[in-house]
Amino acid sequence: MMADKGNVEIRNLDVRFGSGANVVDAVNEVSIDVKPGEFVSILGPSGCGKSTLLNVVAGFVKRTGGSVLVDGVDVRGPGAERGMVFQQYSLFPWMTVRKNVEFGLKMQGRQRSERETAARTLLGLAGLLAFENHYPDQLSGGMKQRVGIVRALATSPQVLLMDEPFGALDAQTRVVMQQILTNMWQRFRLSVLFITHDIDESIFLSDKVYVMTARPGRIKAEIEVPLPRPRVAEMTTSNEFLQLKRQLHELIRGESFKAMGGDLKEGMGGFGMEVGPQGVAELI
Ligand SMILES: Nc1ncnc2c1ncn2[C@@H]1O[C@H](COP(=O)(O)OP(=O)(O)OP(=O)(O)O)[C@@H](O)[C@H]1O
Repeated sequence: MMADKGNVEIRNLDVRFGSGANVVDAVNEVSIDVKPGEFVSILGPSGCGKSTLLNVVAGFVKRTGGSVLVDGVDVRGPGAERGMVFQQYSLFPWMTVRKNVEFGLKMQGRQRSERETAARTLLGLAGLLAFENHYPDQLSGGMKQRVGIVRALATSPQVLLMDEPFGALDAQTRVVMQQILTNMWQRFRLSVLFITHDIDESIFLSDKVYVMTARPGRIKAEIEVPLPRPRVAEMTTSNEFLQLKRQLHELIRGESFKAMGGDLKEGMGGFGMEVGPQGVAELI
């Protein structure tokens, strides 16, 4: 079943903070498309404006120029058709797991029994039903973020906005979370706009990856990921995957240097010098 809602059109987006000598151009002339049911990642070096961009789509930050349309409607503030998952889990510590998931539904005025059923169904899908009466600080990071995703899905948004949701997790948990997310996305078929600085993660999850430059963030490239669905871990060692990885490394390498305050010197990015998304930090 293909989704017919959740179309995101970002056109010539500019975001500028401050004024006079303190002006910061965070996002510059960015155009991005997320088609209904598509999984799209934005990959970019630290500080390039990824979070700012997502926050504009969420309606938390005002744009300076350009337009953001969700299903043809101009974004002017937050809305129920856009769910957000943050890097910091941002669960209410005084509420149980189930109450956290039910929160958005309660705000929408849904009946208790309806809320409970919806929350329990989603928690079941995420393998968390046994923890419905636990409090967030009794959970691991990966479990907390699963609750964060379930909570965002509970109100049936058309678009899920995810800001480096696995950034705070260890490498193994991260891989498991990517698998859970891709499985859940396959089931719900909603549009996702996903921010990351992890190349493997962007390939594994996405239909399309936009690569951003160092600040001010512009779109440097748009790469389709033609890997079949469902995505499984074995694909990460396929030739197709490794080729995409090489291509994205090439694109992001120079930008990571710039983001660290320097430029890529002649020869430094040449053969034998692998600089990943962490940029020069990996060389020190
Ligand atoms: N409210 C604000 N006022 C002034 N400057 C801001 C504000 N928010 C962000 N910036 C600046 O805009 C630029 C982009 O920040 P942003 O957080 O969007 O980058 P990012 O790519 O998400 O970075 P990271 O991956 O490190 O989180 C940075 O230089 C940041 O300092």
